[in-house]
Amino acid sequence: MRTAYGVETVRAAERALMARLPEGTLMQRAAAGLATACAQLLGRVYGSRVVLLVGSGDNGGDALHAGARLARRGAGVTAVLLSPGRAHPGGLAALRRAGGTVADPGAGERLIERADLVVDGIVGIGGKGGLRAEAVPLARAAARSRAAVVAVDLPSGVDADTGEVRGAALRADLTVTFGTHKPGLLIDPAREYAGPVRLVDIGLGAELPADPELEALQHAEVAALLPEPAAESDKYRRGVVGIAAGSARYPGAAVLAVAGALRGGAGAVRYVGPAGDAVIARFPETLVSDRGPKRAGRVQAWVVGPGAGDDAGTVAEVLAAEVPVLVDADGLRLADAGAVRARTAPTLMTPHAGEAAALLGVSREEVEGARLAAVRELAGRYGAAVLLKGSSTLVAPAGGAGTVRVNPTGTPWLATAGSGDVLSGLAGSLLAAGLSAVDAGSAGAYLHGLAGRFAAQGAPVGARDVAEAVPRAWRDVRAGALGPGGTG
Ligand SMILES: NC(=O)C1=CN([C@@H]2O[C@H](COP(=O)(O)OP(=O)(O)OC[C@H]3O[C@@H](n4cnc5c(N)ncnc54)[C@H](OP(=O)(O)O)[C@@H]3O)[C@@H](O)[C@H]2O)[C@@H](O)CC1
Ligand SMILES: Nc1ncnc2c1ncn2[C@@H]1O[C@H](COP(=O)(O)OP(=O)(O)O)[C@@H](O)[C@H]1O
Ligand SMILES: [K+]
Repeated sequence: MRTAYGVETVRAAERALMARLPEGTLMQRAAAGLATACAQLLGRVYGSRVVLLVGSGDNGGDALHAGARLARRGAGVTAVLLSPGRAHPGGLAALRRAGGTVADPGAGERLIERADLVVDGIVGIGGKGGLRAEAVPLARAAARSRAAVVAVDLPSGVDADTGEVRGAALRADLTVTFGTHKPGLLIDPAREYAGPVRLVDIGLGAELPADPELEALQHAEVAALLPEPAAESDKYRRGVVGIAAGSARYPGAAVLAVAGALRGGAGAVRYVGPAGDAVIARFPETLVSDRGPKRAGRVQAWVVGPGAGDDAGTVAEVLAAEVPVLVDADGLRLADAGAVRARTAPTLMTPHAGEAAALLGVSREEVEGARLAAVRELAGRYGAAVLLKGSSTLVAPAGGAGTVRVNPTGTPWLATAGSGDVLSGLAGSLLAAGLSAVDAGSAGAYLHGLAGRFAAQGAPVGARDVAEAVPRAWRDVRAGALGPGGTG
C-alpha cells in the first residue's frame, strides 16, 4: 500500500520525531537520500555541473546539504539563492566548506543552461500558492535546459495537500520526497509535474497516524479483495449483477457494461432495458429481461445509467432497490439527490470530471484542477461513495471524510469512448460479489487500468479491447500477489 499524508500531519509527526533526535538529524537523512538519488541520475558525479535553486526555508536547506555531498564527490555545485540573506545558514556553510559556490538569482538562467542537474529546493511543504515571480524565469530555464531536474520533497509551485497547480511550477524528472508521500504527488495535475517519485525513509513512519489522507492499493491488496469461487459456489452464491443501461439510441453502452460485468466476478449478469437483442447477440450468457428492474428477478447489485438517455423512471426504480447500486453516466443526471441520500444499501457514483462538474454546479476545469476537493464534496452531498474518473481516478467513501483511494494503474489510452461503461459493469459485478462500494470502485478501477495497459501496449484501443483484457489483468494481480512461483 502506498499512503500519503497532508502537511499538518507531516509537521506533527516531524515534531514528535525531532524531539527525540539530535538537531539536524532529519535534514541530514533527507539530504543523504537526495544526494544518492542525484548521483544515480547523474551517473558520473565527478566533473558534473549541478545547480541548486535555494529558497528561504528547510527545503532549500535539504538542497544545500545534498549539494555539499555532491561537491565532496567532485561535482561543480553552484547554489542560486532566491532570497539571499535568508538561505539555510547550516546548509550554506556546509556547501561552502565542500567547495561549492553561491550565485545571485540574476545568474540563474545562464547557469541552468549549462547544467547537468538542477536541484529544485525553492519551496517544499511550506509553500503557499504558485511560484513567486522571481522563480518563474528559473522554472522556464529548467524546462528549456537539457539538465535533469530533481525536485526536493515536491516540485516547487504545486500544492502538497491537494495536487492543485496555480500558476507556474517546476517540472521535475524525479521527485525525492521525505518520510511519506504527500497527496499532491499522487493527484493530477501536480503528479505530472513530479515525474517518478522516490520516497526516502527518514524514520517518520512510526509517528504517522493509521488513517492517511490518501492511499493507493497495489497488487497484493487488490488480490485480497477479489472474489474467488469456492467448491460449494453456484452462480447465485457468487452474486448476480443487474445492468440497467443502454437505449435504442445507445445500445452499445449496454453491451460494453455487460462486457465489463461478465469479467467482474459475479456468477451471472442480468440485463434490463431496450438493448436486449444487441446484448444477447454479443453475449448469449446474459439473462435478458424487458420488464424493468423491479420485476427482472433478484440481483445482489445494480448498475444503472450508461447510455440510459432520459429514462428517469428506471433510475428511480433502481435507487429504490435495497441492494448496492452503482450510478454512472446519464444515471447521474437523472438520479434524485434525495433518493440517493435516503438509500440504506451502499451507493457508488462514478462520474467523470464533466459529470462531476454538472452535479456540483462548477466548471469542468475546476474539478480537474482540484479533484480531491471535488470527490469529497460529492460524497458529502450525496452521502454516497464516489469514484471520480480521469487521469488520477479517486474513490471517496460515503460522506466524503476519511481516507480517499487513488488508482495507480490508469493510462491515458483508457480515454476512449465506452471505456467508462466497461468500468461500471466491472465495478458493479464486484459490488454484487460482495465488495464494499469503496473496494468495488478501487479494485474495479485498478483492474480496468491494468486491462487498458495490457490491451494498449502503446497503441490505440477500443473499449471492447479493454473489457477483453480484464481477465489478463485479474490473473496478473493474483500472480503478482503470490510472488514468483505462485500458481493460483
Ligand atoms: N517535515 C519533515 O519531516 C522534514 C522536512 N524537511 C524539509 O523541510 C521542508 C519544509 O521546510 P519549511 O517548513 O522551512 O518550508 P519550505 O517548504 O522550505 O518553504 C517555506 C519558505 O518558503 C517561502 N515561501 C512560501 N511560499 C512560497 C512560494 N510560493 N514561493 C517561494 N517561496 C515561498 C516562505 O518564506 P516567506 O518568503 O513567505 O517568508 C518560507 O520561508 C520540507 O519540504 C522538506 O524539504 C526535511 O529537511 C527533513 C524532514
Ligand atoms: N487521461 C486519462 N488517464 C487515465 N485514464 C483516463 C484518462 N482519461 C480518461 N480515463 C479513463 O477512461 C475511462 C473513461 O470513462 P468515461 O469518461 O466515462 O468515458 P465513456 O463515457 O466514453 O465510457 C475512465 O475509466 C477514466 O478514468
Ligand atoms: K521543491
